[in-house]
Formats: sequence, C-alpha cells, structure tokens
Amino acid sequence: MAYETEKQIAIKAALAAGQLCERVRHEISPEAIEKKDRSPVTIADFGSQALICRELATEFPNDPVVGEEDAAELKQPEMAERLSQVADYVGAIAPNTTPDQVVSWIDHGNGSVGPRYWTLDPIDGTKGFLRKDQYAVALALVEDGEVKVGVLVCPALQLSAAQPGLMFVAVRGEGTTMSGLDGQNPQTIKVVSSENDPNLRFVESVESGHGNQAQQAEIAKAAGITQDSLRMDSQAKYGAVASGEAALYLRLPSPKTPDYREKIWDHAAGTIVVEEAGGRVTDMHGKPLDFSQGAKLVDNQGVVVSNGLLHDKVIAALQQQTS
Ligand SMILES: Nc1ncnc2c1ncn2[C@@H]1O[C@H](COP(=O)(O)O)[C@@H](OP(=O)(O)O)[C@H]1O
Ligand SMILES: [Mg+2]
Repeated sequence: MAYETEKQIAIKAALAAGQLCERVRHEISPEAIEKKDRSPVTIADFGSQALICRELATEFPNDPVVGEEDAAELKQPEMAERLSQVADYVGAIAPNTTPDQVVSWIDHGNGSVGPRYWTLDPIDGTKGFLRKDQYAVALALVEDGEVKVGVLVCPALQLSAAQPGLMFVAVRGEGTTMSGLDGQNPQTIKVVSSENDPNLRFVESVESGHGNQAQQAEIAKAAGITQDSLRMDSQAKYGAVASGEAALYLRLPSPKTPDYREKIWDHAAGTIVVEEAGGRVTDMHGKPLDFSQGAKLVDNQGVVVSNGLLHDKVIAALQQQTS
C-alpha cells in the first residue's frame, strides 16, 4: 500500500498530540475562559506542534514541515515558565524532554512549501478549544501540490459514535476511514449520496468572522438544503461531510475580510478526507485548492466542500450571485 509508513507515523504523531491537547483542555479553569486567558491554548498549541515535529524530524528528516506555530515568542526570557510548562506536558508523552528540545522541535515546523512537505495545524479551531467545543489536530503530506495523506484527530467530536473522540485518515486512492482515538476498527466512510433529501444539512464555522453566514444560508438554500446549518469549529466540519453527517460545508469570505486567503494547514488534511470519501473540494469559483503556492492558498478564494452531487449546483448559484 502506498504511503503506509507516512500514514502510520502521521497517525501516531497526531494521536499523541491529541492526547496532550485533551490533558491541557481538561485543566482549563472556567475563570481562564471568562478572562479570555489564552494560556491553555498556547500550551497545547506549542506542545502539539513540538510532539508532531519531533516524530516527523526523526522519521522523515528530509521533509520540510509547514506548521502554524513558531517558537519566537516562547524563546523570550519572560516566557521561561510557560516554556517549562510546555516541556512538562510534552515530557509526559516523550520522557526527559528539555525546554531546548521543545523549542527546536517547534521550529522544525517552520519549513517551506516544496515538492514534498508536511503541513500541520497543531490546534485548528483555537476558539472552539477555548470554548470546550470542537477542535482538531490536522496533519497532511503534500506532494507536487496534491495532498497524499491526511489525518484529522477530533478529540471532542462524537457524531454517531458511542463516545466523543474521532479520527479521520485518508490516503490518496485508498479511501477514508473513521475510528475512535484508539485507532481500532477503522471504518471506511462515504459522503451522503443524495441531493434531494429534505434532511440534508450544511456545516459552517461557529465564528461569524470566518465566513459569510448570510450568503452561506442563501447558497445552501439555492442548492436545495432546507435545514438550518450545523455550526462547528475546525476541520471537524470536513469530517462531518466525509461521514455523511452533512452534505455541504461553505466557507465564503467574510464581508469584513474580503481579501482573506485561507491557510494550507486549515484545509489540506480535511480536503483529502472528503475527496477520498467521494466528495469534492474547490474554492468558491470551482477551482481546485492549490497547495503548491506557499503557506496561503493565494490562488483560491473561499472554500466549498460537498458530497460531490451538490457541487455544481452550489458553484452555479455562487456564479449567478456575482454575475
Ligand atoms: N477572516 C478569516 N476568514 C476565514 N478564516 C479565518 C479568518 N481568520 C482566521 N481564520 C482561520 O479560521 C480558522 C478556524 O476555522 P473555523 O472557524 O472553521 O474553526 C483559524 O484556525 P486556528 O483556529 O488554527 O487559528 C484561522 O486560521
Ligand atoms: Mg487552523
């Protein structure tokens, strides 16, 4: 099977990172959230990137990693205590970790996009993480601009599972699986194969500033979806489409940030998870997402993720709105 080693290492690394994030999350005090204290997410974000980059640097030393975080802030003398907290959390999974190692692993994630690279969002949906809602650890391998392997660990996502904690894994040409966070009994999943069912749902961000909720509602309606949206943080939304829980995920540019360009780590893992489950991912103009241009999807605007059947209808509705 293609990319078997990459897949196994990515799963191991992302699950370990998910475990670290959950430990930190359960220790967030309600007061910290009220005060909008971002320290829990900072610790988990840095710890997750450190653990994953440690694994990738050991197993694939020649592969660049394009991660969301860098250690510049953590290296400041006034951050010494925070750094040692991160090292403690990482050390619970990778014994004897030193603060210097943490810094160097995090900075291993400052690579550049090339012919083959990994991209990592150590905590996607930071706002969801702080609200104790959805978040994801998202890791993907990209070759020649195409995502080849994607792993999404969603520790708080339940869908139809008996308990929260879902992992989605996809390899190009080999389908998408979903399992619990023990990785046991992965089940092949498929998008919902209907376009006219009154029960079809669409997903969008909880954060109104990350999209255009009014326009998203209109477009979903034009595509025949009559149900209210399901609002969810992070790339868990891609998992919802891949598993058939939703038929569509719309992320249209917010009127406040019309020129926003999406980040590769916010979409790479999710894209392959949906495509390999039989769905489609493009930008709002129907163009495939181009992961070869750098950390941002500079040639794309907005994101449309569907079960495939609805896709052309959605793009046509968007074109009609702008013409
Ligand atoms: N104006 C904007 N438009 C779209 N996405 C944005 C945005 N500002 C920030 N984001 C991205 O939205 C991501 C969260 O998406 P969602 O709303 O689907 O949970 C953030 O990832 P992080 O949480 O990793 O920083 C961030 O990269
Ligand atoms: Mg993100």
